[in-house]
Amino acid sequence: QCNLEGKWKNELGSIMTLSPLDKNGFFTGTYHTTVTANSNLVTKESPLMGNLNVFTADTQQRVFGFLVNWTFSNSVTSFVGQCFVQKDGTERLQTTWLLRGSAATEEDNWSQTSHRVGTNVFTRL
Ligand SMILES: CN1C(=O)N(C)[C@H]2CS[C@@H](CCCCC(=O)O)[C@H]21
Repeated sequence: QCNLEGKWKNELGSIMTLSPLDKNGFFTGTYHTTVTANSNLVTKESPLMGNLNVFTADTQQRVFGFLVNWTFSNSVTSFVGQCFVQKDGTERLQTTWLLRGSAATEEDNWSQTSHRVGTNVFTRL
């Protein structure tokens, strides 16, 4: 259980498709969203790459991280999280994310208003 490979959805309607993981826990994938912080037309999928920490043999105690490189805006979002198996066998990815937009100048960097942070749960599609 909690093999990350496959299709996941979140409450915002985003669809995430993750590749098989290699022996080091590396994976790639795509992220499709209909929700965006800017008005750009959102029709393309965005690539992601990430790692599952394989330190522990207990697959339900493993943590992961991945980065989505948005194809329709000048921004990236990093996610960190852990997979949990419910009593009924369904899996949930509890994540925290950080969205980074671009600052015009270094002076603006500290005030970059499009830093957004949040939490988000994914379930299998
Ligand atoms: C759709 N989303 C989603 O499924 N989230 C968990 C949050 C964190 S990434 C953000 C979308 C950012 C799109 C790129 C941009 O607006 O700059 C939002």
